[in-house]
Amino acid sequence: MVLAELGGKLRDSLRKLHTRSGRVTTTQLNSVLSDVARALIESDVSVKLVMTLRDNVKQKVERLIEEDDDDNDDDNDNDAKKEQRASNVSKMVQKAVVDELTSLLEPARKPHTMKRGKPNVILFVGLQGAGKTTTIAKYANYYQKRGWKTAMVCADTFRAGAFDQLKQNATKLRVPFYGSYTQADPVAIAEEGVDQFIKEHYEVIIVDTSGRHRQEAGLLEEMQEISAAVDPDNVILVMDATQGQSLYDQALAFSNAVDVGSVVITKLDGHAKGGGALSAVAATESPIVFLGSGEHFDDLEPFNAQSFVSKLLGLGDVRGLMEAMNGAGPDGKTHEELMEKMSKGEFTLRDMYSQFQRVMNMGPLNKVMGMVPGMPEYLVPKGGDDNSNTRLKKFLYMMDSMTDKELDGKVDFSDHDDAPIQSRIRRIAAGSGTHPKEVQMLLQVHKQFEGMVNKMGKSGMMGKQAQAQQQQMVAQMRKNPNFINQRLNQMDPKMLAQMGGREQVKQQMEAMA
Ligand SMILES: Nc1nc2c(ncn2[C@@H]2O[C@H](COP(=O)(O)OP(=O)(O)OP(=O)(O)O)[C@@H](O)[C@H]2O)c(=O)[nH]1
Repeated sequence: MVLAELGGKLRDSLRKLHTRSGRVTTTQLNSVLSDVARALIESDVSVKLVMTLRDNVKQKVERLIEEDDDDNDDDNDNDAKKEQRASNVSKMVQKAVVDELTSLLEPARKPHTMKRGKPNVILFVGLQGAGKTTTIAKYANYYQKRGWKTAMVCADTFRAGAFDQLKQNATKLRVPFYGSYTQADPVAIAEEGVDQFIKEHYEVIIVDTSGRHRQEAGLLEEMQEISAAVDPDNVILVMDATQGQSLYDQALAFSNAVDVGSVVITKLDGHAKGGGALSAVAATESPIVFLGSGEHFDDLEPFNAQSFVSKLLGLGDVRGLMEAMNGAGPDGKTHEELMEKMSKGEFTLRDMYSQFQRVMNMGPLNKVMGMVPGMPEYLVPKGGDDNSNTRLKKFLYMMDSMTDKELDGKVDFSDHDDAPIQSRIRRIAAGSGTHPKEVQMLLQVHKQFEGMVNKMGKSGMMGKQAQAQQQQMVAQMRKNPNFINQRLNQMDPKMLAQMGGREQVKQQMEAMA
């Protein structure tokens, strides 16, 4: 997603607010808001929406500035105070923009909640090529993995090959499907398929419909007929993010024809600027539920408005990163529990397994890196980093083939030449379909990690003490607005440069506070 550019432009215009007096005139504020509006339009947010957003932000900021001025009506402010006030104003504007964008993405209508043990009929609509069929496979995969009895119906009789595509995906996912090569009436197919799966007690019944190149009347009528026939619990509109400004009209046409309950935005992994997603929500007044970020079945991310806006503005997604890191690992251990163990210098193969799983659950490395604030776009690997993921997966397969004793550090693998150890390595390789040399590599990687954890544990860089220090720092940052600048002044400039420069480190610290 080409989003960071918008963040850069926004930050540049906010700098204009750093006036010498620390006070902001209406002209200055208007000029900044025009910049912000231009940047949003260039990022494909619809013009109408940007205008409303600009007015809302303006009203909010003017009110806040007034309150701030009432509190600080002393004209003889010293420079530090002026600097502080200017910085407050730019934070106010930034916060108002973030809040406005986030609330736009959180419409009053809540997403449909799936009901266990009942049929949930989900109708997918969208233009041809938006990514409907692919998204349906990802959606089925998502629910099936979470234990829902899932099935698919192909009511796309318009595009030759649509049924074959759905069938292929369904077979790969081992999801039952319904469709026909001979029946030309999509309404009849949809009705028959849904009826059959309801009788068979399926819980998530997904219906694929035809797309057209444009929102023609014929297509929209067909949607209405299918919708009337299957009476869906939710209609999901799939939209291609690369369509930019036209998404607003597209979304409006669909939501006028059928009761669109949720939106999925696809192809955000490519060159889409992302702003069109906001337009789609505004037009349908329905929430985005997932984002499509690639062509694989796993490339479907549950949507979170705050994280999306942070990324849209190039502020990074610290929240998403923290949530992903702090969630329980596959062994049920939380990040904190593991850190506590590591602070004692302990790190078994099972712990490494848990860490690798956690990284895998966070998605491919390029997505994880994309969450880091200020991470330059060129450093984020493009087009999926299949190599590193495949490597990690292989390591997991090897550890899956280990015994509890091996995983829990009760077997000493250090002597590779020892015959019983060699036999264990051969057994693990055979069990995981890998080569013994690869198992040795895994053991070597574990040794390195273990050594590192050991050193860090002894140095007190982990565990409760270090955590307490970090919490103290965050508390200071919140209490004293100058704390970050003071800290940065104390840091070695060379080290700052290595960490990406003062501005970048500052942003990261601000995001923590
Ligand atoms: N990069 C990327 N490609 C995607 C994504 N979702 C779908 N695609 C690709 O977009 C193309 C069109 O996807 P389909 O699923 O066939 O489109 P459709 O909306 O079902 O099209 P019709 O059935 O003709 O209406 C395919 O090449 C997909 O692989 C995504 O999130 N990222």
